[in-house]
Amino acid sequence: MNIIVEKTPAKLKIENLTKSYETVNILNNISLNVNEGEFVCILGPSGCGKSTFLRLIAGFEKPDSGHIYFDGEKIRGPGRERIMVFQDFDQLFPWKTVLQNIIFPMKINAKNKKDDALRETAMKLINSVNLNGYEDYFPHQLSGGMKQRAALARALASDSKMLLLDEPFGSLDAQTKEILQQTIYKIWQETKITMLFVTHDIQEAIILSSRIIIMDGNRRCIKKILTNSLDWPRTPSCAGFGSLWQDVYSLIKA
Ligand SMILES: Nc1ncnc2c1ncn2[C@@H]1O[C@H](COP(=O)(O)OP(=O)(O)OP(=O)(O)O)[C@@H](O)[C@H]1O
Repeated sequence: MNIIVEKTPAKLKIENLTKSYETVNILNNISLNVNEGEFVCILGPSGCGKSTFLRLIAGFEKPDSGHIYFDGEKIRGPGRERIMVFQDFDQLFPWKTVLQNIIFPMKINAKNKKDDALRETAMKLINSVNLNGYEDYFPHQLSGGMKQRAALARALASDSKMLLLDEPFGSLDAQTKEILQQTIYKIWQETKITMLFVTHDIQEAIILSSRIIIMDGNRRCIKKILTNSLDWPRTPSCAGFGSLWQDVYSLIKA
């Protein structure tokens, strides 16, 4: 059993979480606390259950046993305080422009707000993901990186308290990925929103995270949690980067 005890009340509290599909055990007795404002990256071999873990926290699926609490409340289904962002470039509404995609969740959340106020907030979000000038474009007119920027802005428009990011930059080329990493880092710095970020990329995890969770593909549980206290902003040439990379790599491969 993996129990991580934190000193402050946890934003997200996971107790003895177990999940199987039919007879196959996917996640086994996982316990974890995530504090408000943390940037937690999850790494592990393919098929070890990282996406399943996020889907359970998002409330898209139910655990077989164990509990998940968010702000002290038991998670019983999806909620706007926990929004998921996917790798898939086609997560935006194709019939809506960037601006309309971003305003959509805001309209659901703030029914009484005037259109001008919604537009102003949406334009600020568009600015924060560097999509200025593309607000009237439809998703098919955007590059993959731009679509992911719009998806991030839409997630933030939901007024979410935690973003659940499932390899959001996994399909991007190296250069675009680096720019998007800077964007999400900036967003995190400005909003201090709690981030749970699944990735296969050790470098990405080290650049972004305050903690790194390594999943165990055989035992289906958390193998190790590493605190990442490298100075910000991080680049691969930073002091300590190489040795942390090696630690993470060895844990994934072991
Ligand atoms: N709806 C489902 N029904 C049955 N099995 C499923 C379902 N969803 C996932 N699985 C299985 O659960 C296991 C874990 O899948 P999951 O997508 O959570 O892993 P992952 O660590 O995110 O993988 P990857 O890194 O390749 O994206 C896999 O063996 C997968 O086949």
